[in-house]
Amino acid sequence: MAYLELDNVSIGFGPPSNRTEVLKDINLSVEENEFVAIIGFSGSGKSTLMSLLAGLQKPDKGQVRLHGSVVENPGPRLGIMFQNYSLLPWLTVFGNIELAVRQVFPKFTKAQVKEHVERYVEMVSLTPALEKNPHELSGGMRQRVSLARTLAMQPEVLLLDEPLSALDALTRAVLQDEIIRIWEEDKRTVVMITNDVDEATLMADRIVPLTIGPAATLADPFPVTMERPRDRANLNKNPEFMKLKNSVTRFMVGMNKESKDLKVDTSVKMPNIIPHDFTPPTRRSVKVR
Ligand SMILES: Nc1ncnc2c1ncn2[C@@H]1O[C@H](COP(=O)(O)OP(=O)(O)OP(=O)(O)O)[C@@H](O)[C@H]1O
Repeated sequence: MAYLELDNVSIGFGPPSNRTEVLKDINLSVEENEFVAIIGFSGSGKSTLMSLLAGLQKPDKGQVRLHGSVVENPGPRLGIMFQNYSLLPWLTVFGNIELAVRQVFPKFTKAQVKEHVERYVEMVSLTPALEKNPHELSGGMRQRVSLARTLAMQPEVLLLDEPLSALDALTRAVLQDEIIRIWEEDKRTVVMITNDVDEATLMADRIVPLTIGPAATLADPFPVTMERPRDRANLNKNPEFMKLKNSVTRFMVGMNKESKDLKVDTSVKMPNIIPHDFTPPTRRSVKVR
C-alpha cells in the first residue's frame, strides 16, 4: 500500500453550466520518506493539488489517502506551507509559531514551547525578528516564518507550496539545504511544488510534471537517481544533473508550445460599420458620413 496516494482524483470549479475542470484523473503514489517535487506552470492547478493533499478541499471524484485512510479534513499529520505565508498579522513571529506549536503539542510546558519555537526560528535565521509583526518583515522573511511554523509542527508529511519562491538566490540555497537536512534527519515525506527545474533536480527523489490546464493531470515522472548528499557547488559539472535538468526543461517547454499551438484563434474581425446619425438635421453640429 502506498503511503500517500492520490487515486483518480478530479476537481473543478463553477456551476455546472460554466464549469472549469482544473485537475483530471490525477494518480500519484508517494512512498514513506520520499521527496517528490511537482513542477508546473502558473495556473495549472498546483495549489489546488496541494489543498487536496492537505484535506482542505474535497475532490469531486477519487480519493486522497494517507496510510490507506481517506483524507477528508486537515490535520496535524499533513503540514502545509502556503505560497502566500498566511501569517496572523496581529501576532509576532514568535506568536505565530507558538500558536501552531500549542495546537499540535498541547502538553508542552511554557518553557518547552519557548525552546521549540526558538529552535525553528533560529533554523530559518530569524532570531533577530522574533518579536516583530508580519508587516515589519520582507516577503522573504515572511516566507521563512511560514516555513518555520510548518516545520515546528513536525508533521509526518510536509506539503510545501512553492516554499522558497519569494527568496533571493542565496537565502534560497540556504533553505533548500535546510529542508533537505530536516527531511534526511527526521525522515519525513515531502511533496514540494516548485516552478524551478534546478531546485526540483537538486532536492527531489522524483520530479512529476503537472500538465497545462484546464483538466491538468500528472505526466510520467522523472526519477532523480543522483547520489546524496548532492554537491550544490559542482552541480553544473555533474553530467547526470545536466542531463536530467535538460530533459525536464525540454519536456516542460514542449508541453507549453503544444498547448499554445492547440489554442484556437478567438479574435473576432469587426465589420466596417458607420453609425447612423438620428439627430434632426437642424441640430447636427458634426457631419457624419
Ligand atoms: N476556489 C476556486 N474557485 C474557482 N476557481 C478556482 C478556485 N481555486 C482555483 N481555481 C482556479 O483553478 C485554476 C488553478 O489554480 P491554482 O491556484 O491551483 O493554480 P497554480 O498552478 O497554483 O497557480 P500559481 O502557480 O499561479 O499559484 C485557476 O484557473 C484558478 O482560477
